[in-house]
Amino acid sequence: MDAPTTTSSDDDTSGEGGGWFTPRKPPKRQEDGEPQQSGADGPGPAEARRMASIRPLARPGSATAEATGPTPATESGGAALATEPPEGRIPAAREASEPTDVLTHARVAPTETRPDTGPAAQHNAGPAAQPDTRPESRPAAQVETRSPDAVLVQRTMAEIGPVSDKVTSYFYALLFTRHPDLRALFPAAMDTQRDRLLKALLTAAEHIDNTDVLVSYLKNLGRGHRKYGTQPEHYPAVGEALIGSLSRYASAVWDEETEAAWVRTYTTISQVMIDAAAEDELRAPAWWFAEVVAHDLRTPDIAVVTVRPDQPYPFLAGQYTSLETPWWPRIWRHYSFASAPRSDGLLSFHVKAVPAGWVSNSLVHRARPGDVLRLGPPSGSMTVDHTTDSGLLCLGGGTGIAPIKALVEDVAEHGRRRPVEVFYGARTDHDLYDIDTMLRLQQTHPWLAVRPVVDQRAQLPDAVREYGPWNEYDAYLSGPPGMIRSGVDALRDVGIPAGRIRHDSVEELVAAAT
Ligand SMILES: NC(=O)C1=CN([C@@H]2O[C@H](COP(=O)(O)OP(=O)(O)OC[C@H]3O[C@@H](n4cnc5c(N)ncnc54)[C@H](O)[C@@H]3O)[C@@H](O)[C@H]2O)C=CC1
Repeated sequence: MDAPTTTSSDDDTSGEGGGWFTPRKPPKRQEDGEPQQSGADGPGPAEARRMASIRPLARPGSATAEATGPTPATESGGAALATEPPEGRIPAAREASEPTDVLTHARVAPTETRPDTGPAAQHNAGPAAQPDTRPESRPAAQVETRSPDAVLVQRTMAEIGPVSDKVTSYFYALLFTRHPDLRALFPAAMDTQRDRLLKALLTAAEHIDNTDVLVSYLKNLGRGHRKYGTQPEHYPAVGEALIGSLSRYASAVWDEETEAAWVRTYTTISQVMIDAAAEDELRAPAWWFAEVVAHDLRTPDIAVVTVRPDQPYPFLAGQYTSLETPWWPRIWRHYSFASAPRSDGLLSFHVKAVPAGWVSNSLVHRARPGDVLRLGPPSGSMTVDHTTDSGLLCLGGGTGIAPIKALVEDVAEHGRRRPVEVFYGARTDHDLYDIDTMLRLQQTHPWLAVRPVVDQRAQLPDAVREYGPWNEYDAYLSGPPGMIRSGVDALRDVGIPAGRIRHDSVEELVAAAT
């Protein structure tokens, strides 16, 4: 999720100057369709009420928190994100029920980006999200389990689904006309990633009841937004634009109750993000500078880029980072670490230049030793569980082999002789740009088997079916979104339970592809 997000404030000053929360009615529009800026007199009484509602809560344990009591969400019977999720592993139900692809990150820069399936608004629950007002007529298994706020939020999402592009445009128009200072936090060209912020927020709102996955997602989002310069006082401005845009385009279902549900939901979301960012500030920089120390062009469009961070960069094998080049300020893309943590502190990435991929093209064709990049914090849960002896079944497609190589090195460093089977897929022999490294690793480690799979001969998922059995293995997939999807299907077919299949978010991968 790459886009500066929101803001909110701990004091009473941030509402001054007007325009904080969205007016109940859509703002008057100018002839060009852009919303007008709010007047200099500040918000009216209705806005003031909402501003109070959306202000983030004090941190747990603070005097203010004790004085104010439970969160608005809790008070209202809405969702409360109090549950701490297990750290470090993808939730077991991931493939089956999680808010999913969107919530599980991906490079996958297509996590970092996604030609994807459209704004999060399109992930809505559809007709199923409609509340059933006749519970007595339904079988017990179908009794509504969603919170009242979730029902209202999902109803809004269903309404805006068909006009999600307009919602997005209006959201950013409201945000930037009312808060021009926030424009500088976003890339100059908003076309490729303008909907990331809104998409992330809508996705989170839609899954407000799924606390286990959502808290982890939002904390990550909050930490990740530090590199954009996001401050707590920005959150109310975003919330205002969010409500303004939703109320305009979901007008058929929008009422006071719906608005209150969104305010509570957004308040909860922003609070988790703000707290996570504040916690992170105590122990990590918002970003790292990293100097390119080696640039190895492996094919005409694939480079292995090695960098030296300006200060220690802790991460786990299998994770990824966000990366900004000096040539495209504020455009961040995700790349997996291509090695386990090294004693010399260097990091390497495998980058493929793709059409219209501004960042990837710069990294492949322009970057040279001495150039300085910026890195965001590490992210991702496609990491090895060292508490078990299960084998690792790894599918790496194209440059998706990068984190797989890191996982192999990680297993080697932990000295456990657990079987690791790597299927390395590529379009042609020539595209197996890292096969020499993988075969060298195989020679060194008797527990490792590397099997190149070239398209003319077989597809990666089919090749996996020919081997096995895989019931004692945890599976790791990394590569293009289509490969992830068909790979997951194949793995489920051969009996690997969803909870033992790990991969980065397909959506992020799509995004990362640019
Ligand atoms: N650079 C990095 O650090 C990482 C990159 N990725 C992602 O990996 C992808 C790599 O792209 P390329 O190297 O161009 O890969 P590619 O398009 O050349 O494909 C690599 C392999 O995946 C297979 N594949 C592709 N689509 C498939 C489908 N629908 N079903 C079954 N198999 C399929 C291909 O047959 C080939 O064997 C990108 O999407 C990138 O975002 C993923 C993780 C890390």
